Amino acid sequence: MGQLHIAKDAVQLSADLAEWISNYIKEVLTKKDRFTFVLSGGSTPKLLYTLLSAKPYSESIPWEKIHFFWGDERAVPFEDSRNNAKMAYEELLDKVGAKAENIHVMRTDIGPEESAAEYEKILKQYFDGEETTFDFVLLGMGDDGHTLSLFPGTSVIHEKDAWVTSFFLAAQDMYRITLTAPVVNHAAAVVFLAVGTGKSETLKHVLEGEFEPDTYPSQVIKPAKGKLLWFIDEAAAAALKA
Ligand SMILES: O=C1O[C@H](COP(=O)(O)O)[C@@H](O)[C@H](O)[C@H]1O
Repeated sequence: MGQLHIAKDAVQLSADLAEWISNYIKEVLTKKDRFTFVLSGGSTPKLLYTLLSAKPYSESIPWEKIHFFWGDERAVPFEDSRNNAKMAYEELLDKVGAKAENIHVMRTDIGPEESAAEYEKILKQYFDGEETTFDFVLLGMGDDGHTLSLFPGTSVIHEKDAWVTSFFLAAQDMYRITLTAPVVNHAAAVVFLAVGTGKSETLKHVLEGEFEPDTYPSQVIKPAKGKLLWFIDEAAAAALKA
């Protein structure tokens, strides 16, 4: 289930996570020269990105050593407001002057299958046989229990080999490109950030219910050796056992 961190609201929670990330980056960078950070999309992380891009973190985090990746992407043009990378550029990357060569977007200017294959190749070269993949993966959880682009009822939930894949999400009439459980579950740290009453019942099932990944895909995220933390606000935590 992982470790729970509950804050009174989204503002306090985002502040707590920004501080946690800052400390964690510093700790990891005492042992190596680069830090790999997987960004999530959706609406929830915007405030976190805004906080990280402002003082004190804009100055205290060594942004030139951070290498950015994405957990998933909506296969729409970069200029489209639904594009996950666009949001991260606007809220974080442009503001902290992240180095272009350290930013690895899931491309949407080519076909989704080609993009997924290209991303997998980049990751395999990047981690070159290392047992641990990313230093840090930030995940969201949709009200329906999806994480990354692992949506309820989709076969990608059960992917065992590919690190990155694409598929057509009929419910949203769009292709998705997504990391899969095999690569995320080899990260050193995975943090879910979830807020709001809309997620409370789903969160209860994900954390306290039976293992039903087809209904609650977030349950397949179980780091083999890394840490798993859930940063949630009181509204999202409302249905959990006391
Ligand atoms: O579609 C997506 O949704 C999830 C959850 O988003 P939120 O708006 O409920 O925070 C997000 O984690 C994912 O990256 C995104 O593609």
